[in-house]
Amino acid sequence: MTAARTPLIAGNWKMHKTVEEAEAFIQALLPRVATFDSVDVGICPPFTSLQAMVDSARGSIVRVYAQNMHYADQGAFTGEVSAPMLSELDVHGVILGHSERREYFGETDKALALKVPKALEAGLEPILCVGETEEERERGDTERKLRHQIQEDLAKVPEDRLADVVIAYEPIWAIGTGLTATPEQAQEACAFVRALVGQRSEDAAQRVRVLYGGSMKADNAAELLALPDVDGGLVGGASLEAEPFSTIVGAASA
Ligand SMILES: O=C(CO)COP(=O)(O)O
Repeated sequence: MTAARTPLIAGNWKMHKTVEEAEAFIQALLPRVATFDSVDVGICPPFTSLQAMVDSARGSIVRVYAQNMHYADQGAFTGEVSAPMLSELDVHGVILGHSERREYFGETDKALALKVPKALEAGLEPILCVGETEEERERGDTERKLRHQIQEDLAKVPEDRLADVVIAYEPIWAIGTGLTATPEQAQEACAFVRALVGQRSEDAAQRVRVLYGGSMKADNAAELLALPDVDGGLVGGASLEAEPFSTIVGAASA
């Protein structure tokens, strides 16, 4: 990893933790990560715990991200939350296009093309998720899928903002399965994602952070985080407990 890119370890809690459980987690996490340097730490709680986590993390290195948002500022969209609503809470960023949202909630590339620039405009750091299914990998379609998602989802992001997007490469077959991409697979895909950004802007390609996600754990993180084109991790299961999560943060720290 190039020194210019600060690694980011973000924990995607998905639909886990009540406010009380979230509080217990952050109180356990803060002392464990207080001494780490040169690493950005993110937690991505459900909407209900965002405010509490922003308040508890204030003044620490931990930043709070939402897991989704709508592309409109307001409107008749029952059940949705907008970018200005998240910024108002002092949320740092938002995960967009997670494969679970694409698969179970009909999240489309068309919607993401609106969401990513909207997040940036609202001062939020988007973590855009991309990745192939097992079937697509077996068919040799990994690069085609990544190209399609990156081109579509970032289409409306101006060149000078591209590097402000974090891109998480999450092979769907590795999410929650205990199957981790090999270092070669992770490096190859993350380098390819960076090269795709480079087709728009070489400068942005050098600066954009590309994360790996998919069964990243305390015992495999160091190897993945040492890869030249992997600038951090988007961690699911292993982010639900302070101990393994802080070990992963430590592996990314200088
Ligand atoms: O989906 C993920 C993070 O967004 C990865 O989840 P797991 O780490 O549980 O495989």
